[in-house]
Amino acid sequence: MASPKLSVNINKIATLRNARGGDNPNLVSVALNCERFGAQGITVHPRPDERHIRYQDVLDLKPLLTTEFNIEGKPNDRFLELVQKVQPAQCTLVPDADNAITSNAGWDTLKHKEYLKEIISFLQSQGIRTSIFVDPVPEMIIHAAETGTNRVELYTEGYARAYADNREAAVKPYLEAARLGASLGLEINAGHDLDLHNLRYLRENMPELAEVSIGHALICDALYFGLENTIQLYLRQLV
Ligand SMILES: CC(=O)[C@@H](O)[C@H](O)COP(=O)(O)O
Ligand SMILES: NCC(=O)COP(=O)(O)O
Repeated sequence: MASPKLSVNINKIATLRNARGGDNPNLVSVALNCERFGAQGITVHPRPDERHIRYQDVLDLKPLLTTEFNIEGKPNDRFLELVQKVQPAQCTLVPDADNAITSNAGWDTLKHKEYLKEIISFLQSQGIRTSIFVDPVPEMIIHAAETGTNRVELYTEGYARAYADNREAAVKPYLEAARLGASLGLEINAGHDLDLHNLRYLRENMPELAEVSIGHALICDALYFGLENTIQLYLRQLV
């Protein structure tokens, strides 16, 4: 069984850069170093207000990355134009609420099924693999499969939050969702608040897991361990 891939989300590097309005740290250099240190993908989540990743960053990164580029975001017209131009390996559709501090829910794949179907078919016609961000709820997985998406990304904040109290109970709905998704032909990604404490248990119990995207905790850990060591530490959780 192949190990799940690690896609490093570099939003927080852009947040740090933007804090001073200059170019330190340089986002492209950090992304290339993440690849050099073993990351198998780079994730960015340009938000409409460009508070961290800017649209120009996405354009700058594309010709230089050698691993899988994953662009996440709310599929408004501007976002879809960018994705079409950049042609990433994967586009993850996220139902970002306005003014939310970060992504805080998966799609209602029943309510938005026709909308998602249309976008997914457009992206796939461009040769872009699609993933949609979902809560680990069986009904949402079933309707996600009906959109024609290649993958779902399980929104793992709930798992991460409940892990310390009772990890078996915390992971259960995610394992059921992954099993159900795989039985319906979906590939399974996971992300949000994954870290060095909770990642290995998820990986060990979810054989369907194809990829994790990790940003916030990984960049925080890099302050203490350095970026290269940190990426190696995360990769070791995924073996
Ligand atoms: C889609 C998702 O899970 C998010 O975790 C995300 O990409 C992080 O976004 P921020 O860095 O803006 O919090
Ligand atoms: N898709 C999740 C992601 O890219 C990173 O989430 P987080 O690790 O920053 O919570």
